[in-house]
Amino acid sequence: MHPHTPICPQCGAPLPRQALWRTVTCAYCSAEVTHGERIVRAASFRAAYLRSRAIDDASTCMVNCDSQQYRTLLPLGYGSTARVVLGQRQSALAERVVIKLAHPGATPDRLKREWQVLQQLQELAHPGAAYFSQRLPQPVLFGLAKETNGAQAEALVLRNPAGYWGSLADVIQHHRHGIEARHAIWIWRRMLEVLGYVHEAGWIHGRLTPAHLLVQPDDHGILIIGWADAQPQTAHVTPARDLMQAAWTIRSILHGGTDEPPIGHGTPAPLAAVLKQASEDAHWCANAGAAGIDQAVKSAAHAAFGAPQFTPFSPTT
Ligand SMILES: Nc1ncnc2c1ncn2[C@@H]1O[C@H](COP(=O)(O)OP(=O)(O)OP(=O)(O)O)[C@@H](O)[C@H]1O
Repeated sequence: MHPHTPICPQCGAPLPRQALWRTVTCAYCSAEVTHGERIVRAASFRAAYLRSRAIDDASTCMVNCDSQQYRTLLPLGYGSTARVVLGQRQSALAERVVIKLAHPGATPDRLKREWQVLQQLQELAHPGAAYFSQRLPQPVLFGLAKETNGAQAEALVLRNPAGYWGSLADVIQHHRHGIEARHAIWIWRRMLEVLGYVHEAGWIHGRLTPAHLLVQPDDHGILIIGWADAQPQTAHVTPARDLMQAAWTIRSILHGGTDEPPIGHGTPAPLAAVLKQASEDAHWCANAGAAGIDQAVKSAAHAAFGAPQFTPFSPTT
């Protein structure tokens, strides 16, 4: 520690300790002393804070949830339970969030259930928790939202995952003839990585579809969303279900949609073999688990494309 006594630059008298962080008046020569060159006066700080809290435009859509106020910025998507929007917390520390607003008539408490599942997933203390908690949706709050137009809806507020473009269902809309097989490999492996962790902790997602997988094109990331139907593992609810759904999702993005997409001739043979087994053989999936399938995909990718290399992915072209 370096002892430091602030002194008045005009008369050399000692100043109170507060001179280190705010403007003080010297008791001897009455000089107004400021330590730094940049100061923020309390009155202007307060005025800026009040401005940041104010609803500056009556037509702006505001969501008031659990005493927090959010301004809605952009629509992000539409699901069977909720409309999803990008929002910003109205406060001095503005935070971008994703807000799910239940449709009128949606099954009550469905968003609450999703909030509870996500909280439990975030609280897991399994090996890898610090890494995987960042790769699962992060809940902020659940509550009743009041919009400025008077409408009320259940709302689930989530952290905004940076860099995510949209879902794989949106990717399919732009790639009507399917995406390149080398991209299907990283998408599949990212899903398997998270599924391995979630299954190890005893949870099953239960509804892996292209609409429940968000893509981060720049870093080749995948975020699994839509956790309202997730359940603890039982004799009937097993990891094999998620693993087969993951494989069907890959078939879907390789083919460009449809309900039971075939494996096209354009898919390299080693990858096509793993894909067929993972999507049609529940017993094999149960034995291999996420880690075993990941290993098989890795070997198939090596056989088809050689050593891994980063290929930029465009979700739209
Ligand atoms: N963070 C996000 N960034 C971009 N788009 C998103 C985000 N979250 C959701 N979406 C979009 O909104 C759509 C609906 O989201 P979600 O599946 O969570 O809603 P839902 O009503 O709960 O659906 P369901 O009831 O079928 O699970 C997604 O398919 C996706 O297109």
